[in-house]
Amino acid sequence: MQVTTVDCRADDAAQQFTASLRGTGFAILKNHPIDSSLVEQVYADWARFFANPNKRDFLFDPDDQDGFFPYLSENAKDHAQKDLKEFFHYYPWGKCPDYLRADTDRLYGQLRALASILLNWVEDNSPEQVRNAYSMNLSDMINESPGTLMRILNYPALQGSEQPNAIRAAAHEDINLLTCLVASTEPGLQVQDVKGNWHDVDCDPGNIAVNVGDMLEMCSGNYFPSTTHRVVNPVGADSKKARMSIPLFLHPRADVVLSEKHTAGSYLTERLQELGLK
Ligand SMILES: O=C(O)CCC(=O)C(=O)O
Ligand SMILES: [Fe+2]
Repeated sequence: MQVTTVDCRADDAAQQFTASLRGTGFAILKNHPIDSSLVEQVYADWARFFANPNKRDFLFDPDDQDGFFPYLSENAKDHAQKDLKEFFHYYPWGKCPDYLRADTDRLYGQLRALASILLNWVEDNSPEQVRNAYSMNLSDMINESPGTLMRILNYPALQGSEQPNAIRAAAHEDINLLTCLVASTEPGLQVQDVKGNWHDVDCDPGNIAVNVGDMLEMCSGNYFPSTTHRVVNPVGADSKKARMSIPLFLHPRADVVLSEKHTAGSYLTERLQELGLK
């Protein structure tokens, strides 16, 4: 299973990108417009946040879902063990420590702008029948959507006392339309193929991994697969290293129709209940 690395400056970047999503649910972007020094700054800023016990002052709001989710608070659907991670959900309208807001918001803005371009690429390269079934332009689905969130993830160094079978992020699919994931500081991300085999997603520092979520799978009538992925635990000397990553989850407005059965709002509520987050 080959996830394509797409050069955003290539003439056929949109076609290559969409073909990789269709084939694997993933694509990697290089030469993208996200400012790499800003990414480094945001990682450094948030490493300070996670190292500070005051992080608990920003505990997440169960209704609005903004804020800090402590270590061992989320389990993947049908997985008993909690993931070995802590994270912060940043929404422009939500809570955020003052000293982090400016840089975090800039990165959110850059990823959000890239996301619109990518959704247009997907739209333009969807077969006519698939495109006609979208209830509106894909990039319009997320316009002024309060639900699009940036998750700053920290997977602490392993202590050796973790529960057996507990992993950094158990196998799951993303709920949203598309995810733009700023390359992690460490390896570990894997994607599953249709035969059940796992493959490393090689995303060099500085690149952006993009993956299809369940909402795009649903509104494309399964044309784009929302592939199962996970983050495995490091071994040997690497187990002493923490790992950070920053996905932007693109969520349509709640009233956007995804299928005959679901709007984005009704689907999200169902999924958050399964995750134990609501
Ligand atoms: O940390 C990563 O590389 C992936 C995280 C992820 O899949 C998620 O938070 O949904
Ligand atoms: Fe994910």
